[in-house]
Amino acid sequence: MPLAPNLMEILARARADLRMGVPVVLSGAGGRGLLLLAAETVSAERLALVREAGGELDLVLTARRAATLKARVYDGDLARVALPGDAGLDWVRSIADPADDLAMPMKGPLQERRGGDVALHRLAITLAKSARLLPAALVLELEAPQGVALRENLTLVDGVAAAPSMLLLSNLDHVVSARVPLETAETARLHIYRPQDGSEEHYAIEVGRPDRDAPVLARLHSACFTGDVLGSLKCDCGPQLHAALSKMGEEGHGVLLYLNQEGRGIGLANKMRAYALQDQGFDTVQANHRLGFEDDERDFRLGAEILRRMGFGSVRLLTNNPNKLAMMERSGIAVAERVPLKVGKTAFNAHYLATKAAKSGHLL
Ligand SMILES: Nc1nc2c(ncn2[C@@H]2O[C@H](COP(=O)(O)OP(=O)(O)OP(=O)(O)O)[C@@H](O)[C@H]2O)c(=O)[nH]1
Ligand SMILES: [Zn+2]
Repeated sequence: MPLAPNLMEILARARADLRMGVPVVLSGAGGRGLLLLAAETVSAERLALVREAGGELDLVLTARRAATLKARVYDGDLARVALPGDAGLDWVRSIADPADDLAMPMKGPLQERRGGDVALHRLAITLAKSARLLPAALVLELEAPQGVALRENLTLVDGVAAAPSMLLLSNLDHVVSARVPLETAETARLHIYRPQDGSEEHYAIEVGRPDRDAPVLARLHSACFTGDVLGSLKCDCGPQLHAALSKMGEEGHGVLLYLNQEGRGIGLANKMRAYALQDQGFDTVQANHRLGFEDDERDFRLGAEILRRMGFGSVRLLTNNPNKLAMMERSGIAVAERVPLKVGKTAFNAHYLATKAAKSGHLL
């Protein structure tokens, strides 16, 4: 019986290691590899140890972050910057994290690396993003990755096999369901879905017992701790959540998916970094880019998959976001109707909503 972890489980370990600041080894084509550390969590001690090992030590950034730093991009969506000989943790953090960009506008000169195969570098960034860390990775070229992983007891990822598997949606297990009568919908039941890749669980709130053969009133709601729980006025999430449940309560049927994709998929810590940048005058899209992220890092296939698992094939989707409609259709869930959800506009979020309309195509 094969008890050893499979590739997906090794990737989950790698994400946990990166979050703790533990290095991970990626093996690549031709027997070469990379030692990988997340720029956000690496400690001064580990950075010093990696330096002592000698060899080419680079900081891998996304092209988005490179644009702000005015670093040259030779690898499409990635840039590689060589660590200067005297660079310590402060240098790494200030290149990776835009918090002090305005106070320190000239972070250079940067020496960009070019040439060679960057498949493992790309995997490094994907791993940092999926660990909900800043998308910046410290990498050291290794000639014998297997040996290093064994000697140092580090997680070894087969980078060649892992890269395509990172594009797949993890299988979901249905864990449990129970009745949770809500103020707005007394017949609600909560279903828990757990991805097999060790990432966060997602929830489905089913109101009534919707007909599986008719389009269901549905909402794909991405988690917003600040809006949903704290009642933040910076966005419209809390009022949208409650309005959607109310409408389902009134109609007697519906399904709300509560997807743990906080901050449009960048995680709460990065969302708060984006908020700090918004306090410096950047809008919601610019803030994501300065951090090195795309405007929206969510995987909406997840919502379609949960709906399918619940037996639904078509929806009346409560949303103002045309990307959600397109993604539902692409993932095989028919959108019979878009039901607008315009609630919760405040003096604090008017600019945010206007930016989403102007830059992300949201329907006003
Ligand atoms: N990165 C980032 N995320 C934000 C910001 N403000 C809100 N969010 C997140 O944006 C997401 C909003 O989710 P939704 O309301 O489901 O989606 P939407 O794209 O606005 O579309 P609809 O509400 O369906 O029209 C949540 O995950 C919030 O945490 C921000 O300034 N930056
Ligand atoms: Zn919100």
